[in-house]
Amino acid sequence: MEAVKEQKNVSRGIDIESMQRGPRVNLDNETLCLQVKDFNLFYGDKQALHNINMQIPKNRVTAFIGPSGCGKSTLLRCFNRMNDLIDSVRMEGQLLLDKMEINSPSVNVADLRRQVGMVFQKPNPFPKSIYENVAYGLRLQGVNDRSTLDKVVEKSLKGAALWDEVKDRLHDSAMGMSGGQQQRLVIARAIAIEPEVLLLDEPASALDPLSTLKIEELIYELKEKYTIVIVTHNMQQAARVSDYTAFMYMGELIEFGATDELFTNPSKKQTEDYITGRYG
Ligand SMILES: Nc1ncnc2c1ncn2[C@@H]1O[C@H](COP(=O)(O)OP(=O)(O)OP(=O)(O)O)[C@@H](O)[C@H]1O
Repeated sequence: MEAVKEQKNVSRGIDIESMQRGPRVNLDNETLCLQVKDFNLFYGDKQALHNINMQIPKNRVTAFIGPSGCGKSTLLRCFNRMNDLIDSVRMEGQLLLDKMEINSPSVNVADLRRQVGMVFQKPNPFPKSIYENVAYGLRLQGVNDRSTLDKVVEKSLKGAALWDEVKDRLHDSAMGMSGGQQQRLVIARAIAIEPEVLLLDEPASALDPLSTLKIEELIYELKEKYTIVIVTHNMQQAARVSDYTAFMYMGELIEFGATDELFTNPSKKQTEDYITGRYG
């Protein structure tokens, strides 16, 4: 019976051999942070994510890659409910942060966003001083004690590899910083409130190569403390910074694997075509 099925698949052009070789992701030694189960997302009548199943390990960097419009940012935004801001959005399935159901009505969205911070493509510092940008989240939580704020500001700027460049001008406007410095400032602002997860949506795509390198080095260091999910168009960047990579295509998760394996020995032809530049 199995042999007959297999023959039918071969005759329909499905390359069983190629499906069987290549990376098999093994997360047995990882602690899971985010889980996506049978997940669908619709913008009005249009389905943007199709039956996604994915597990994202803690204290690792996971990259989402795939051609424009494949749903990378849509999926990323689900993890801190940024899509709640869009009226037409409807979701099915389950998203978990540790054991918490992210879309449960009982979840306080402000609390969720404290646990799951987000950094966007374009740096978005507030028109305030460097110091106040980093202190912002703590002040929102009612922390105004100067010595506490001083400590957190210093620690966060060090954590974002920015302290040495700005320690003598903490009270200058953040708007006078370079784009690369602004992006590291935004990361410092995000880590000041000690989130569990950092979502990075093409964080370096608006930056010059040197600033990009600094952000990549920073991502590598930050994973000691945070679970990082990064959307990137840049495959070299995904290969350099991530431990795991998810390749998406037309709203589907085509392949999820350890980054070095996925890039050297993809199990799906679509992944291979994409990473070798045949489309996208
Ligand atoms: N607010 C929205 N309303 C309606 N459709 C949307 C909305 N945002 C995204 N989409 C659609 O959902 C699909 C996935 O978009 P998404 O931005 O998630 O893709 P992406 O892979 O991140 O693309 P890119 O790499 O270009 O940023 C696309 O077809 C897009 O047009």
